[in-house]
Amino acid sequence: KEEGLQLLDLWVSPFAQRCRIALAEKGLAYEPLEQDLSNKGDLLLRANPVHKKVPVLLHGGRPVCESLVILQYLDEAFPETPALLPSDPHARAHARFWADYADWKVFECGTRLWKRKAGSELQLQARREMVEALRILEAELGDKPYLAGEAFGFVDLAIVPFAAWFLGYGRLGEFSVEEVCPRLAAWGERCGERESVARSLHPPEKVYEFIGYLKDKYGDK
Ligand SMILES: N[C@@H](CCC(=O)N[C@@H](CSO)C(=O)NCC(=O)O)C(=O)O
Repeated sequence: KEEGLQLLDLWVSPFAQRCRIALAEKGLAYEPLEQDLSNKGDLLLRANPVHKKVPVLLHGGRPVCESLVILQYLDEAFPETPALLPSDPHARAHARFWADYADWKVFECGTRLWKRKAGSELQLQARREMVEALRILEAELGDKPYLAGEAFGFVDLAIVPFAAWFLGYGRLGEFSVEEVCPRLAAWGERCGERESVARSLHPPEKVYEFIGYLKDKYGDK
């Protein structure tokens, strides 16, 4: 039963977008509660006192924190809905590995890419790491239509929110996404045709504008 599902949300957060895509894939109704991260409200601070980050899922008022934990919780709490994780243990391990990879190698590196001073050694290092990370994802995708294989799966859902950041990463890193990871770029478009993804993500130019805002506000001077 979907007693009170609420998502503490931020429109541009790739982590919150994972949850929106998952809730849409499962046909679960929920109340999105957009948060102001520059002035965090009591609801967020009480729901996620350890990290004070979005997303947080509230299910009957009980908080679930960390986007990948939320995805797996949704599979377990709503077994009657389409599963996100595959059933085979090895396929599950593969999905969890690559979702974790995206967090630690794509998003973390992407943060340094905009935060470090353009042209500084730290930023040049972030550029190199980003190209390498995208090359590794490109190789992992190979000639499969989806990272999960023949059909869209957990690992596609977990990583596709970052595809909206590739344009910005390419501009900040002065590399061409089309050259570094053409198949991954095509994969992002392919996933973006899915209703659950299309309604959860925002255009890359809008994300790039937001990156500019982050850089102005939090970037090294
Ligand atoms: N590992 C977590 C990351 C969430 C996160 O970074 N959320 C950001 C917004 S998106 O970049 C956030 O809430 N930042 C607020 C802050 O750091 O103060 C997850 O997967 O849910």
